[in-house]
Amino acid sequence: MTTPADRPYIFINSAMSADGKLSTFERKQVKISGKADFERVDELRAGTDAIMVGIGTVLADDPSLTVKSEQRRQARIAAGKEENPVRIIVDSNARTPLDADIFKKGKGKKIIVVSKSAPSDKISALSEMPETKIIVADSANSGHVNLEEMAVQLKNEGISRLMVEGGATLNYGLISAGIADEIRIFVGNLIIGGKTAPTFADGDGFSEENLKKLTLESAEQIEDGILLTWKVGNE
Ligand SMILES: NC(=O)C1=CN([C@@H]2O[C@H](COP(=O)(O)OP(=O)(O)OC[C@H]3O[C@@H](n4cnc5c(N)ncnc54)[C@H](O)[C@@H]3O)[C@@H](O)[C@H]2O)C=CC1
Ligand SMILES: Nc1nc(O)c(N)c(N[C@@H]2O[C@H](COP(=O)(O)O)[C@@H](O)[C@H]2O)n1
Repeated sequence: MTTPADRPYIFINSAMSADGKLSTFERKQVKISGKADFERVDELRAGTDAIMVGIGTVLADDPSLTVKSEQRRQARIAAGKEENPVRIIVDSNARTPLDADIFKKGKGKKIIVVSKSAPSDKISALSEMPETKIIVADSANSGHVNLEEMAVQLKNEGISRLMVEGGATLNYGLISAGIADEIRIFVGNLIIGGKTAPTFADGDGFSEENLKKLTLESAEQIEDGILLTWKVGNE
């Protein structure tokens, strides 16, 4: 297993409903956070080297993943950094649309992480997008990105602190690979419901003997929700 010395420190930040859902059964983006929580997220983004999402989130939400506050962008520039952290998509089959907002909004480097099975025409089109690098992380030729291999390669790209903003499948993948160090969940004051709606961690799920244990670091009320910060036990 890798340690934070071989890979970036990885923390997941998500917003979920009181019943644990990230969005609706239609997989449409829901505003769970209020103004104060979105400010907190922007501050977190500004303080990281990179922000990552899965391709499911790109196809559902088309996020830009930029730092929204001009003041925070200027502070990054003053510190000798790009105005936005590196924006990363985990995209085994190179399905990222060429007109995605990540390419249209905000300056800075983008990384698309693909598997060896990704179609070469899609890879070459993506690699021609401005400030965009393709990383292949699939030495076993499994057809899926190997998240541990990816993390080591990202460290070699100079990324030491990585913020993950979902979605449900990627969250589970990182936790089950033992490479999520910290989880921050804003629990908002709404119920979404729906047995097919994405939850904080989907994937295959853990069996009872393999349940992932967390250590609570803090619980803080923000407006009508609560922010829970947990360390993940990866031993
Ligand atoms: N409320 C919140 O904070 C957030 C909500 N969302 C919601 O979550 C939903 C999207 O979640 P998902 O569909 O689960 O997509 P996802 O964003 O988790 O992406 C899943 C994809 O990641 C790729 N991937 C490649 N290798 C992987 C690996 N080894 N392990 C895991 N994933 C790997 C696969 O192509 C997989 O299909 C949307 O409805 C979106 O609105 C997304 C982000 C944050
Ligand atoms: N923190 C948080 N609260 C919510 O209520 C949300 N719906 C999300 N979603 C995440 O934010 C991304 C959008 O980013 P941009 O505004 O386009 O920069 C979205 O894709 C989710 O990852 N997050």
